[in-house]
Amino acid sequence: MVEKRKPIKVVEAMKRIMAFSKHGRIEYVPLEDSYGHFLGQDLIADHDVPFFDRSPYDGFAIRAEDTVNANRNNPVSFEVIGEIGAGSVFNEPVGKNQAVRIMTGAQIPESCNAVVMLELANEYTKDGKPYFDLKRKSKVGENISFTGEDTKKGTVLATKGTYINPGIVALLATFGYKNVPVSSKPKIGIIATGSELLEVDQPLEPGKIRNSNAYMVQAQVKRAGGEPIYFGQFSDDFETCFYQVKEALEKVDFLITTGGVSVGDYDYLPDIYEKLGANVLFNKIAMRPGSVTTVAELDGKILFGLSGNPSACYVGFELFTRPTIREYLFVEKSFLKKEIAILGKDFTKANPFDRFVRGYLGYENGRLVASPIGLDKSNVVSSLGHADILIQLPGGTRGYEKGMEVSVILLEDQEGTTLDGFVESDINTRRSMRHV
Ligand SMILES: Nc1nc2c(c(=O)[nH]1)N[C@H]1C(S)=C(S)[C@@H](COP(=O)(O)OP(=O)(O)OC[C@H]3O[C@@H](n4cnc5c(N)ncnc54)[C@H](O)[C@@H]3O)O[C@H]1N2
Ligand code: MOO
Repeated sequence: MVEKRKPIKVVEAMKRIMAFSKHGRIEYVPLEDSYGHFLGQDLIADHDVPFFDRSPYDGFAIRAEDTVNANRNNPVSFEVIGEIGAGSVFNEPVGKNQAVRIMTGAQIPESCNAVVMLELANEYTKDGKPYFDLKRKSKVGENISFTGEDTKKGTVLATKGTYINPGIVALLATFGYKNVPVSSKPKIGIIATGSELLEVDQPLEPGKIRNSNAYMVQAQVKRAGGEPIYFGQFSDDFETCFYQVKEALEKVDFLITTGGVSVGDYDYLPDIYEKLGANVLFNKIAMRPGSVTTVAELDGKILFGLSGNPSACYVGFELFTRPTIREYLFVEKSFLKKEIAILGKDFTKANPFDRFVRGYLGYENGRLVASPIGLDKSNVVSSLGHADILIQLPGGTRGYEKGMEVSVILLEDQEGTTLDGFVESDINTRRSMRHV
């Protein structure tokens, strides 16, 4: 008789895993390789940006007080006594009714306090010298980007654990990080089990399938920020799987296995955990897909026994393994982001357990709409490629109707739009602004 497993709530499963989470070390990577890593320490501004008062326009640096009487009928004239390109400085004094030609990004001369845009200056030459007329007043500070207006020295620009996106790369470059402190990536071992598995380049034969989980999970590990180490696929043989798991554990921070966690005659993972002396945190979760997800811990290493069914494996990873990886990388918000949306289609299956339905997110009449994709079975692969959300449907219902509010979990690869779609959303913004 198979012992009946007792399902626990999804959140309880998350808590039990998080109790064994751990953090990485700090290591340094060259700035150009830092994209996609996570900051290993806070990024604090060690100088003001801009570092000097500078001009945001091409024009003329002047003293605003020389323009107090200027107007359309009474232009004030300036003598141009020099020129400053970006990267240069002008150290000479600038006197009454004198100006310096200045380029965008160049430092404002000491004695000037405003910049006149080139388009407003009527330039001319008198006695071989350059001059311009100005028909309006300038205010003190006009057209100047002041020291520290972008960032004040001492500002925390990004905290440890921040994902390094291209914008963070720009900040790192601005503050002189030739090498960037990042968190070391966790090494995630992956083992696929199942005697039915073929390598991806093997021809199909009756009873066999190609091993898609191993490759899907490697990609999920990379997307989450970990380093996958694939140990291969092994047939359902207790001794082989036991030694593979034991050996792999010595080389990794966390281990993922796929398949072999249910109650079939060849589902050996539970026996392997027992022989290893691992502490099984749970072996059944009140969710679909992925109810068989089994997680154990051995010497501080978490062993994720994900289902063999592709969709169950996928969901189990995103809900349980991903946050563990993010936690290791010091990410403060280690769980996937959630939104509220409107269900786009009826979902008529009864829900004894919480359900995580693969879906895609759209926008209709000012609301986010979440639509389930394809066949919602845990053994399907087809719905995975286009899923950008998991629609979370709490258990204990007979199904859900179109139009109901639902929680959606945002996966990371969001679909873009066409040029027409891009223009369209722009028009909508303007339309809604007219209502304000
Ligand atoms: N009597 C019961 N049978 C099953 C139960 C149950 O509670 N009682 N649970 C079902 C549920 S729910 C799931 S999910 C599966 C989970 O089974 P396992 O995680 O043990 O996985 P396997 O049996 O090894 O494989 C399941 C399925 O997935 C295919 N598979 C396996 N590995 C891969 C791979 N690497 N790539 C692609 N596909 C893979 C495999 O061929 C099977 O079709 O158990 C139910 N049964
Ligand atoms: O673990 Mo199974 O995916 O719940 O169908």
